Amino acid sequence: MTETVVAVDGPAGSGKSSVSKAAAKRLGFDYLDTGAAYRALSWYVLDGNIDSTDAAAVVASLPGFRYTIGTDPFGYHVRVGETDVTDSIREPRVTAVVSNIARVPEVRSHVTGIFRDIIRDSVAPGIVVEGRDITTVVAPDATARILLTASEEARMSRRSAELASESASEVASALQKRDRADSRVVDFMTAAAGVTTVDSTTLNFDETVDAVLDVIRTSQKT
Ligand SMILES: Nc1ncnc2c1ncn2[C@@H]1O[C@H](COP(=O)(O)OP(=O)(O)OP(=O)(O)O)[C@@H](O)[C@H]1O
Ligand SMILES: Nc1ccn([C@@H]2O[C@H](COP(=O)(O)O)[C@@H](O)[C@H]2O)c(=O)n1
Repeated sequence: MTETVVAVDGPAGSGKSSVSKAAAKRLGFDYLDTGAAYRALSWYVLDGNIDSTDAAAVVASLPGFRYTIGTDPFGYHVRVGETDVTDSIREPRVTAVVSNIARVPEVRSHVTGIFRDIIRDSVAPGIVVEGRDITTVVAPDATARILLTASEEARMSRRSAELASESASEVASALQKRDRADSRVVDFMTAAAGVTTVDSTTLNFDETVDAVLDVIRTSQKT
């Protein structure tokens, strides 16, 4: 069992994955992207021509879902069975249905079990785990618990800089729609008791990583 668990939650585009991965690299920790599991299951459901809004059909697909993810922040990869889905799970067609998958309670408890196994089996000195319900459900006893936020405007403009092929308005509306749907299931907009908020609206990327590292180091001392 790893010594230090760092839990990071936040809305879409707040920088959870990029900042958590950078922090893990700086600390020599593992890194676990939990959204990748919901995305990989979405990819699997689409691949099997299953209706993502049919919760019973999605639950019935779970036994065949063979999921693996790399936790080395320098060697990130995601697989379903033998298929490498690292890039395909980021496609807009997957992003468009992932909230349908994530709202199914049986799906959430299935993937939460996978996340807890990965955290337990990590042999690195620590692991940074990011998602929407890490501070509250997956690892509420984590050493450091962080809510990473940024204004909606900042998140939209960062995401749209990333997705140059899509229009800014398409990016903005997809992000808002996903946050609205996801926040009906989990509250990742307000910090739970004991969770430290890092607001990156006016911070650049390196300053945000430093702010997260400060919270981790302070938590390790207490
Ligand atoms: N403080 C910052 N300043 C500028 N850009 C940033 C900052 N933090 C993150 N970014 C950039 O914002 C974009 C979105 O970040 P990232 O993909 O890590 O967000 P996320 O919270 O994981 O999103 P999602 O939940 O949608 O996967 C990336 O291009 C990242 O490099
Ligand atoms: N702990 C989590 C993590 C993710 N989700 C759902 O997965 C979607 C994709 O997450 P990304 O971080 O990769 O964007 C997200 O929109 C949620 O629907 C979740 O429910 N809980």
